[in-house]
Amino acid sequence: METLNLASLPPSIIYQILSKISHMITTQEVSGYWDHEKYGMFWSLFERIDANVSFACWCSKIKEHVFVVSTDGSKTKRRCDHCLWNLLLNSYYHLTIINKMQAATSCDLKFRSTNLTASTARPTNGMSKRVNVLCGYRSMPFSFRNGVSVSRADWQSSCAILSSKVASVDDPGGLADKIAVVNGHKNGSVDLSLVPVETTNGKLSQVQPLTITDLSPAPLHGSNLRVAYQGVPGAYSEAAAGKAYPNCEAIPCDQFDVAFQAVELWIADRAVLPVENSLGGSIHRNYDLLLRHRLHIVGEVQIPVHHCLLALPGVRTDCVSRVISHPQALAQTERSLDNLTPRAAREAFHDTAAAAEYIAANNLHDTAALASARAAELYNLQILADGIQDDTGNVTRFLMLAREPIIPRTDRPFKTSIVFAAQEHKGTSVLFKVLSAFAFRNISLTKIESRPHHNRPLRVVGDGSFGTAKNFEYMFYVDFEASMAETRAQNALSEVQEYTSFLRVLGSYPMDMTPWSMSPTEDA
Ligand SMILES: O=C(O)C(=O)C[C@]1(C(=O)O)C=C[C@@H](O)C=C1
Repeated sequence: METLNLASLPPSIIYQILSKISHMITTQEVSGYWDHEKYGMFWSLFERIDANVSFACWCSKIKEHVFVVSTDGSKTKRRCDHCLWNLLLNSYYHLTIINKMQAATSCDLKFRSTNLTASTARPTNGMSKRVNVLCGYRSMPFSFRNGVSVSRADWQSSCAILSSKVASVDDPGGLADKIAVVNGHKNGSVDLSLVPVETTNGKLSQVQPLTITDLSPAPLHGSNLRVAYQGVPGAYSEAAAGKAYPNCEAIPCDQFDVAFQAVELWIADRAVLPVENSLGGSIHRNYDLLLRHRLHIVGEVQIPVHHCLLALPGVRTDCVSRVISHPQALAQTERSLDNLTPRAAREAFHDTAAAAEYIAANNLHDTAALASARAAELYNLQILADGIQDDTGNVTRFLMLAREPIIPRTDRPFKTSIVFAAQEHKGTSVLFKVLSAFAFRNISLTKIESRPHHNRPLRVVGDGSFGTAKNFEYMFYVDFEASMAETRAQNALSEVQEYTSFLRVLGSYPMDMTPWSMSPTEDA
């Protein structure tokens, strides 16, 4: 059997090999071990194999589980995506064993329907062609104990052997010729025809190999995406969902954590949730929920927020004795309200648009709501005052959340969000050290937030001679301007890990680079 040096192949060919295997695995036609949820995970392999992408596995530096993986139908948490190498190889191993047995068992039937060999070599005797995947033959199943035992080299050689087998079946000229073509770039794309071969009306039909676009885990447009947001139609969050995923189906949720759950339970594909406002500050609830849930940050959007004071038609501003709205909106219009409705009580509501809806539904003539112009339109209210945020540049930043992370890139500005807890007894110097890990690498921080450490809110200090004192313990949330695909970011995080008892990467995602405009947009 000839083998091929994968390193000599251009990335496009390696992509093709992987895309074929991806098809095998993710369609369940072959193994049934993987479901389409694992698609994003598989995608990360592409990055590993591309020589231009750093191979250092940042997940291995994270103490929290990053992926939930299934190989045999069960779902198991893994420490890091190094496990992917194991899992993929393990799936491959299963396939090989099944194939080797060549028995017409039910599982084998599935396997044979996507014949691993080339299309021209379809078996005629009801038996699969034998595929010798050398590194896949093991007498014992692979050990997953710490998820790092199978190296990139192992994986590459399994790809190599697979492709060499196909090439030698497919091409009577032998593998060497094929490689010469590939390396000489005589043909930009070589179809290695690994899988699958399917029959349509008795004819063989070659399913198109997946392209990189097919494999992109985060569509750039939002059509057909169901996007959960907190609030009712007319809320700023709905506008943010529309900006993040144009043409999406926005799904209203009455609480922030309902939006998280909607994504986790597959009711929605994404969630778009506010985390900070330029006037009102952080939306703490969502910071806490980010930690409690397992979603990944896949993007951010910032929208200008233009508040209006809304009331039933005919109501005058001086008749308003109560202003209701989301606490953030009340905070963002504090000074304007002092002028406009100085004697009116201010009451918190779930969201701005819900406050407008409430006034309309209950025919309240003494109450006004702070909400968007779109809410006025939707709930037939009049605008008493427009643009009453205390600063014209009032902007809210929203995070886009998904079940799967996106693969960090370096071809555009990225931000990364992390959360960590300091190692016990290390005190505040930890924060200094963590920040310097970024500063020394010229990585700018865009946000720091601290929240109470819920499992360990207090730390007793002192030796008892003067009694005891209690210090508060915090979770620190940091956003920095770098992609996890950059070595400097990976190095910064490995350093950070030395000082922390807990570290999780919440996401590495493209920065919102929308040109700055303070004028009202359709969004808000
Ligand atoms: O109430 C809304 O309309 C929301 O979308 C929520 C929210 C927030 O939570 O900050 C969003 C943007 C504005 O900052 C005000 C309120």
